[in-house]
Amino acid sequence: MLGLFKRLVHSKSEDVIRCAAVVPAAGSSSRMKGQDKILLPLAEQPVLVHTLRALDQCTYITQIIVVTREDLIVPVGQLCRDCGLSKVSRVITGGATRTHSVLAGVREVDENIPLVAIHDGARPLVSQAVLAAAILRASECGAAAPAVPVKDTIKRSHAGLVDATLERSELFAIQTPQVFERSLIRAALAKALEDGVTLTDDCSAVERLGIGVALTQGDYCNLKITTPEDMAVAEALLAWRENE
Ligand SMILES: Nc1ccn([C@@H]2O[C@H](COP(=O)(O)OP(=O)(O)OP(=O)(O)O)[C@@H](O)[C@H]2O)c(=O)n1
Ligand SMILES: C[C@](O)(CO)[C@H](O)COP(=O)(O)O
Repeated sequence: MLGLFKRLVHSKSEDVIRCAAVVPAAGSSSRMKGQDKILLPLAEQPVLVHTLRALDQCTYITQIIVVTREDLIVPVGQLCRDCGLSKVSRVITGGATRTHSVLAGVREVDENIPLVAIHDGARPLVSQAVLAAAILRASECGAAAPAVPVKDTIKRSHAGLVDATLERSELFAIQTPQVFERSLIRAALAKALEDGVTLTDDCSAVERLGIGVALTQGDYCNLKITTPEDMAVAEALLAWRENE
């Protein structure tokens, strides 16, 4: 009986979670050797379509803002309509850095949505489990992101020489979606830009304010397409996942 009550209470609180997704996809793909990775075909669909489908299917996500380059606003908007991605409410122009692009997206989120999940357009293999875990944890504590333990031994180097071997058990590779209370991430990103700080993810903007970010279960399949060989890895992972 108590178990049933707990399940009812739990599902009720999960029912009322409302989260927007901001998808930065305005990069220049410079490490991809001249190919626009966001539009490269993966199992015959553009990378970005895989990403947006996963977000569209997440029950907690009620609105999706896509941030893209100026020259891609029209084709990306058309792609979203053609693919029936009904939660995409805006396709907007990004900025000079990922942080500028993300903040532009966060500013477009409806004011009545309390949570924002920031997810790279270039991470097409995100699972529903990874999305849900980060969103649910952020709804409890305000800031959460998926991570996986690093598999390699990580060295720090200066001038081509090793100067330290880091303690691997303390190291994690952080992924997206990175999920935050909307007002928190908006203020944190604005402050980082105001301070002229360069960030490689959104958690860093919150960390530098002294606010804790919870880690949730990530997935080694949730890779970010960065260099050309990542496309072959993503194709293989998709095929492997379908046979699982
Ligand atoms: N000014 C920028 C830079 C990056 N991104 C997006 O942020 C995500 C992660 O960035 P990254 O993988 O570094 O993409 P690029 O900047 O395109 O790649 P590169 O650094 O190789 O040029 C990508 O979906 C990318 O499109 C963005 O929206 N706006
Ligand atoms: C946000 C991110 O995907 C987390 O792993 C990553 O830091 C983006 O880095 P990049 O320098 O834009 O590739």
